[in-house]
Amino acid sequence: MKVAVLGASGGIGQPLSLLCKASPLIDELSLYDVVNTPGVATDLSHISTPAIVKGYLPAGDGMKDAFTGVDVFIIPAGIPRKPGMTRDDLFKINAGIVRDLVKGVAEYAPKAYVLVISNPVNSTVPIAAEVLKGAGVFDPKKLFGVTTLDIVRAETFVASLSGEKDPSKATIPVIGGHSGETIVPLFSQASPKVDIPADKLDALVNRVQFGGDEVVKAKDGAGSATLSMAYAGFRFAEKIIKAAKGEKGIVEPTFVYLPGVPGGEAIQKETSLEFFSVPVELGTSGAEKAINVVSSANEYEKKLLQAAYTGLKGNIEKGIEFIKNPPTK
Ligand SMILES: NC(=O)C1=CN([C@@H]2O[C@H](COP(=O)(O)OP(=O)(O)OC[C@H]3O[C@@H](n4cnc5c(N)ncnc54)[C@H](O)[C@@H]3O)[C@@H](O)[C@H]2O)C=CC1
Ligand SMILES: O=C([O-])CC(=O)C(=O)O
Repeated sequence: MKVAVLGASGGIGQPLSLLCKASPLIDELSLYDVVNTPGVATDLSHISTPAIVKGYLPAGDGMKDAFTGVDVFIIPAGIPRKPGMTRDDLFKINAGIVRDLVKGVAEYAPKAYVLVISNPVNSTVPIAAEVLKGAGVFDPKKLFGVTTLDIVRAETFVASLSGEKDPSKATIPVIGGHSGETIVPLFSQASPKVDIPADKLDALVNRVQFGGDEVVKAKDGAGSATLSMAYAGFRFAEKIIKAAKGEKGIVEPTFVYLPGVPGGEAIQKETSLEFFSVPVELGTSGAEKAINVVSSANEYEKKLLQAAYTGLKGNIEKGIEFIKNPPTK
């Protein structure tokens, strides 16, 4: 199992690479960034775990060497927010970064899984899909927008209300997209059941939807969530890898191309969206089944979903348009 982290020298990239290096599921780790990967790779390579670590920069055949033979790409490359910015404000720079990296994936490792962390996820995943389609190598079962941090936050914030000592015991579907109102936690479908007092529900939903802002504000100009994101990104990648190796029964919400995932068409009909995050059953070929939790949302959640659909529609179109009608300069 060869994993590549693209943007490996960054705030997310470094701790994510550390978690990958510590994982017994990974044999080789390829670290790619425009800066500092020789140092990060050398540092990690001294850790006494089996994974072999190599660092690459773009110069010469850097991308080719870094990408060839990779099974799973995890992509946190791109700029993070500063206070006052929305995730959509990152589009101008990150859209081109993701496009160019995924072009490399299409050329050097077209059968690999692609896990997109770079924001705005609602647009960068459609960008990745269009690039892969254009290259004739798009497998929708292998392209994922990583929304795991929203789930991790929901687990944590619910536990702080319920008093549960181990937040990760809860399974809470968080669906839709990955920014503000497009993030929709379905607390009515939590397992085990959670009882949220009516007067606390709005604030809880808002905290999950805007948890990213909480970190951006606290970091005060020094970036956005990195450590919790590295945890979440690794947790998702680990599930993809375990499923690829044959483990059964793994289900995790993730942002996928609905028409290309079994079960996705019914959700597309209901949401009128091509891309959406829903719980997905993972298997040896990737996303094997999209689970329709939309139709069983309660009235309160249905209202949240309507707002999410509106926001997502524009974000998705913007991403697709960026590849179909590229900006002239
Ligand atoms: N999906 C999610 O839930 C979350 C997504 N993010 C997003 O992740 C991205 C990265 O965040 P941070 O690690 O905090 O940023 P950072 O600035 O610390 O790191 C980004 C890294 O990407 C590298 N990079 C830039 N262009 C590149 C290219 N063309 N090829 C390879 N590497 C390149 C930079 O050199 C840098 O090392 C941001 O867009 C951020 O908004 C952050 C938190 C959560
Ligand atoms: O808020 C941000 O910009 C980073 C992010 O996506 C998150 O923390 O959920």
